[in-house]
Amino acid sequence: MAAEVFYDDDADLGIIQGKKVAVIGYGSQGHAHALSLRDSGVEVRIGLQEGSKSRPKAQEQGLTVGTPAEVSAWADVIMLLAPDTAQRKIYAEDIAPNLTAGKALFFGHGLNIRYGLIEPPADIDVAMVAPKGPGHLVRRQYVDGKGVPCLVAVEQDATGGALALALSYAKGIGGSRAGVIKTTFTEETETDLFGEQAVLCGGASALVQTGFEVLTEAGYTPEVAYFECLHELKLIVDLMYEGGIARMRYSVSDTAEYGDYTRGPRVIDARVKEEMQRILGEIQDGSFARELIAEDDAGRPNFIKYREQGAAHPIEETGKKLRAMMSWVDRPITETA
Ligand SMILES: NC(=O)C1=CN([C@@H]2O[C@H](COP(=O)(O)OP(=O)(O)OC[C@H]3O[C@@H](n4cnc5c(N)ncnc54)[C@H](OP(=O)(O)O)[C@@H]3O)[C@@H](O)[C@H]2O)C=CC1
Ligand SMILES: CC[C@](O)(C(C)=O)C(=O)O
Ligand SMILES: [Mg+2]
Ligand SMILES: [Mg+2]
Repeated sequence: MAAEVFYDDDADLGIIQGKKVAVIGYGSQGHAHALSLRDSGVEVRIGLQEGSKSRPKAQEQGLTVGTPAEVSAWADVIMLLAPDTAQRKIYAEDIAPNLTAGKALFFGHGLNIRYGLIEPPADIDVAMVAPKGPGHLVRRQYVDGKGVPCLVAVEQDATGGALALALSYAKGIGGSRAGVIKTTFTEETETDLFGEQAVLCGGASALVQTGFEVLTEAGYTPEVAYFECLHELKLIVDLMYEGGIARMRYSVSDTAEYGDYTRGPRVIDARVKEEMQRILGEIQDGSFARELIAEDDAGRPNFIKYREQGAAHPIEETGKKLRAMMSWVDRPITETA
């Protein structure tokens, strides 16, 4: 069955412009949604704890900030954009007591609904607007007159207007300029977790680091290895993004293309595919989500260790020096968050 895709003409911006929107969290997604909705003519307030280090950032942008409970009481639409692991506590303590019939609870990712960590009452709308890209680029693309594609899903439609509201919200952050696909919380959650673990973040990072290690351990200079395995990856992926894998293969040399066909499947072989299938199984049966929540509840001991180990990998030191020589590469991720 073909996906249902919505564009600007299919969404009515007036719907979200007529609502009071609370964005809880002002991080990667939160700042992007809040600023772009504001620039689209929507009344927005930001929900952050007292003493939050994000408060000055939001206030510098002229946004009104309150506690999560205060803005939830004020809003018609509450978009929960704090970290997934923090959401169930924010929901229980700050949002649930302020939900009245007909309000809408929105998510940027379906994890807390998919795994039953949040169970909203039946008399509110529950929907998702999930950009398929990092928040800082969601904002950058909006400002540039472009947009990051989004997924929308409706879990509960108490008012009968949940889908139209979600499409209107997606238009307000630029998503319908690129395309908005209707899906379910389950499909978004499971594909998003799989993509970030196996391909986009986990798979790509491990591929780059391992390629860099193989070259440097064989005695090649780290700078050459960095350009080969990390810097040039963006240029290659840009071609895939613009015209598919076929366009990348058209642009590279025949030598590279032949190496691609004959060596690529030796790197990403049947064992890797089986491991990807196991990873998908852990997402589907809920064991990844349980592990994530338990790790967070324990104070993130492993998460912190992995983060430190990743930052200490030799590729980071080499990259830092080289990027400093390329002013167009080494730029702040965003001016607004
Ligand atoms: N990152 C991304 O690009 C994408 C994220 N998503 C989804 O969007 C949601 C948000 O993710 P992301 O933007 O990465 O989140 P971030 O980690 O960037 O969120 C950090 C923000 O949340 C605030 N925060 C933390 N705890 C609380 C709390 N208890 N109450 C209120 N605010 C709090 C932080 O405040 P402080 O400064 O005080 O710590 C900060 O402003 C998640 O559901 C995620 O899966 C979906 C697509 C892509
Ligand atoms: C790829 C990671 C992501 O799913 C995203 C930017 O879309 C996330 O959770 O940050
Ligand atoms: Mg994602
Ligand atoms: Mg994700």
